[in-house]
Amino acid sequence: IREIKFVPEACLREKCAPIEDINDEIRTLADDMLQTMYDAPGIGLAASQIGVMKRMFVLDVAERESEEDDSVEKEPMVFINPEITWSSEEKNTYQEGCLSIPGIYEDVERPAEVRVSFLNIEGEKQEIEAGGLLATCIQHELDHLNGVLFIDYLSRLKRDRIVKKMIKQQKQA
Ligand SMILES: O=C(O)C[C@@H](Cc1ccccc1)[C@H](O)SCc1ccccc1
Ligand SMILES: [Zn+2]
Repeated sequence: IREIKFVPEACLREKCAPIEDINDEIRTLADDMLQTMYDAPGIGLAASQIGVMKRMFVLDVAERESEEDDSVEKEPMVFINPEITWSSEEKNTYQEGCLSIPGIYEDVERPAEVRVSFLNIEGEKQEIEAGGLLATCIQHELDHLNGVLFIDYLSRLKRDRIVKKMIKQQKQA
C-alpha cells in the first residue's frame, strides 16, 4: 500500500510522463496502486496521487455487494498512456469526490461518453468506449495525469475555500 498525497501537495499539480517500457517495476506499481485503491476504498487511482509521475491509472467501477465476499467479480483495469480520442456532446453530472481531497463532494459536469485508447498491463493497444460512472472515472483519472483536479471545475471562490480547508486539515494532521 502506498501513501496517498493530499491537496496542496505539488505532485498533484504536475503533468505525468509517458511510460516508455512496461517492465516489472511498472507491473509492481500497478499492483500497488490497485491495492492502495481497494484499501482506500476508491474506484480509481492515478499514479500522481501516490507521487509517481507516470501516465498510468487504475480503476474498478464494478458494483460489489460487500467487501468481504469477493464472489462478485472485481474488475480491476490498468490504463497506461491513456488518451481520450472522442467525447460526446451530451453531458453527465456526477457528485465527484477525490482520494486526494478527502471529505469534499461536488457536482461536476463532463461528457457522458468517451472513447479512450491506452496500453493494458500486457502492453497491448486497447480502445474502449465508455459511458456512465466508467466514463466519469476515466475522465477524473486522466485529469490527474495532467495535474487537473475536479475542484478546478468549480467556481474560484469554492475552490479557494476547499484548498484553505485542506491546508488547515494538513496542519492538524
Ligand atoms: O481520487 C480518485 O481519483 C478516486 C476517485 C475516483 C472517482 C471520483 C469521482 C467519480 C468517479 C471516480 C474517488 O474518490 S473513488 C471514491 C468514490 C467511490 C464511489 C463513487 C465516487 C467516489
Ligand atoms: Zn481524484
